[in-house]
Amino acid sequence: MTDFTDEELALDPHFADQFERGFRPSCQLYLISPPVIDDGFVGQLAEALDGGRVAAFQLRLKGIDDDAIARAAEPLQKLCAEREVAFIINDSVALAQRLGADGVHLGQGDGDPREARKILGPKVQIGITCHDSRHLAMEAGEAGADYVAFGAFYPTTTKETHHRPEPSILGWWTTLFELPCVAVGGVTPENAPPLIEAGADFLAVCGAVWNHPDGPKAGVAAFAKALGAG
Ligand SMILES: Cc1ncc(COP(=O)(O)OP(=O)(O)O)c(N)n1
Ligand SMILES: Cc1ncsc1CCOP(=O)(O)O
Ligand SMILES: [Mg+2]
Repeated sequence: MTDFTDEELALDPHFADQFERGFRPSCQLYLISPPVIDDGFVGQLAEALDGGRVAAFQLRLKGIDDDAIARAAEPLQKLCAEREVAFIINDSVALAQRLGADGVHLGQGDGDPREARKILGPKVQIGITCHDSRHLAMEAGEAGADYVAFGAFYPTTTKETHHRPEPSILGWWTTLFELPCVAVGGVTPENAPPLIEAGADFLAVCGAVWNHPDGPKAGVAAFAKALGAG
């Protein structure tokens, strides 16, 4: 038995900590920023968060340096803190440390998760890209990751991708390991059911929310419905 109610667990900003308490919540939304944003983006993020529960927000900006990302991050991190959304920095352990982010997402070329843990300490969530590889996922788990990310499950224009796992990798992972798994890549409310049914703990989504024809609030609301919370 856990000492926490489902509601308390859903509001935990250290979103993957929920699993260490022996409780596997139902699949949740993990929002990824567009690769380029402008000053108005904080308003769009606020709108998106009004659409339904978002467990985590990853700031994934490409083509600008850490100082520029840090400037962009300030209002976004504040908003995430106010709305109990875990704030994750992509790519850079140094930037995650500098900002006091809740987590960092590292690709296979973004640094050693063991080094990241030494620098960031036990409370910061470390997520690792594992493409379509069971081997990489087990390595990430052994290295102390807080979640593993598989993808791209579907075609995407957000990022050039070279791996296309089957949803069954999610079922394999969740059957064997408590560590949460994230499904990423071209995920939409329409194509999400096989990922949810296979056992994804989080759906990481960019384009389907930010490019939703009725705006990001409608995008998040559509995922809330697909996740059974709408
Ligand atoms: C949740 C999540 N999964 C995968 C990625 C991809 O990370 P990476 O392979 O380092 O590629 P870039 O995102 O840095 O282009 C991610 N960012 N988030
Ligand atoms: C960051 C990332 N990693 C693998 S695919 C991908 C892109 C996710 O964005 P979208 O949801 O628009 O496909
Ligand atoms: Mg990366």
